[in-house]
Amino acid sequence: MKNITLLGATGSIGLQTLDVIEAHPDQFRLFAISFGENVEKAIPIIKRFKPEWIVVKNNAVKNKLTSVLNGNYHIISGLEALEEISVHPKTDVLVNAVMGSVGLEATLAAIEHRKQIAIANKETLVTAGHLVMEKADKYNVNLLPIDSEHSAIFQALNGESSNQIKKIILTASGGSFRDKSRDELQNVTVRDALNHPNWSMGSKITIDSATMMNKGLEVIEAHWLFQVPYSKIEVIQHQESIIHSMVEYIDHSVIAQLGTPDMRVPIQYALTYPERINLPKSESLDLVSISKLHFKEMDFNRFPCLKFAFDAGEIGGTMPTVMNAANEVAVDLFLKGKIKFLEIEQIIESLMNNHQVVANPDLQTIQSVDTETRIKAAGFKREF
Ligand SMILES: NC(=O)C1=CN([C@@H]2O[C@H](COP(=O)(O)OP(=O)(O)OC[C@H]3O[C@@H](n4cnc5c(N)ncnc54)[C@H](OP(=O)(O)O)[C@@H]3O)[C@@H](O)[C@H]2O)C=CC1
Ligand SMILES: CC(=O)[C@@H](O)[C@H](O)COP(=O)(O)O
Ligand SMILES: [Mn+2]
Repeated sequence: MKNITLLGATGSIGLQTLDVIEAHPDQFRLFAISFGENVEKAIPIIKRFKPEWIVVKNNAVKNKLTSVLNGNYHIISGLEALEEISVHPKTDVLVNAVMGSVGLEATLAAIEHRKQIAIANKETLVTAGHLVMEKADKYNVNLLPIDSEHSAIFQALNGESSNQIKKIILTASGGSFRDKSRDELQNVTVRDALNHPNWSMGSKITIDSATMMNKGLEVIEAHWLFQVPYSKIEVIQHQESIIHSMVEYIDHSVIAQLGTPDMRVPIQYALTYPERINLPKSESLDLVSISKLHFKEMDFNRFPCLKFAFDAGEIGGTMPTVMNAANEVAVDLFLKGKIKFLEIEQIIESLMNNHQVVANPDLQTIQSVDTETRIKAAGFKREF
């Protein structure tokens, strides 16, 4: 029986992780959860799974939760509390499914405590991939990817050494606006942007898919997880999201992982690896009824955020931190209706262009660059 600590339980990955846990009561027990502010969504989860520990974003949420919850729960709040449950002696597996780089410190702490880590939270690897991987190496911890593309690559690699890889091929659906020209993007709405063609996900990642920043973040995530140079990472558009990604080897053999777009598959694999077990209520892939799969070259002029990410990754140092923090704030401003869709990329580009890179930054430098960038991005209207 594995005790699971689930960060981001009220989110899209969080809820699907709970489905997997519930499907296998003989294998998994929910030991602890965290969530941000959504008490209404958290209550039924807590009543159903009865986790011993609950971490929330701040004291106000803690007070609200305590006032409506009966039972013997440890309720704590804040970033340090996230670390506390992540390294708790009873935590066997940490599932990091929070949104944003807020997951970084908890991940680092869990690595130091040699926890098994299933990671969905790509922003952590983008903002400080070198620190996470250095620590994972030092403590001999395997980070098991949940992100569908990275789970696909992980499966396609099957332990092969990186000098046999010719390239990693990440597939991109194209997001909600894949058939629109840049001109047609001028006045798109939040509602339209949130309408992803293939996946039902949290709002931040859905906007990232529409700007193609999601694929940019995934390029950096792949670089760190699989220790592959950016020159060996390619992105192609594949509108059906059936091939989740591929690896081409030096002998030109290409190994791909396919399946219906269902995140419970990579979530469960990260929890049961190296075993595979039955996944109730998921569907077999029916290639005959799909009949055709489509592929297209990516266009950096149409999707500049993808280019920003390759540039940020190659430049390294604090540049990916700036790109990620600027993006997190810009997407939030867009979701709140304060900026237009195309202003997301303007904010990111402007902050990257004006950043003085610090090479090989330590955690403190990353945290201060992250904070400064967020402040600048939030003042977009005034500053630019
Ligand atoms: N959704 C998907 O299919 C996929 C997601 N991912 C990645 O997984 C991560 C989670 O994505 P997704 O589940 O879609 O996101 P959601 O927005 O659906 O959920 C995010 C979760 O994080 C919590 N949270 C947000 N901000 C904070 C904070 N400041 N402090 C503590 N908790 C916080 C939320 O709590 P609350 O809402 O209660 O405030 C919620 O539980 C992201 O990094 C995403 O890129 C990767 C592949 C696929
Ligand atoms: C499910 C998942 O892993 C998402 O990251 C998904 O890949 C988003 O799709 P696109 O970014 O390709 O639109
Ligand atoms: Mn993905």
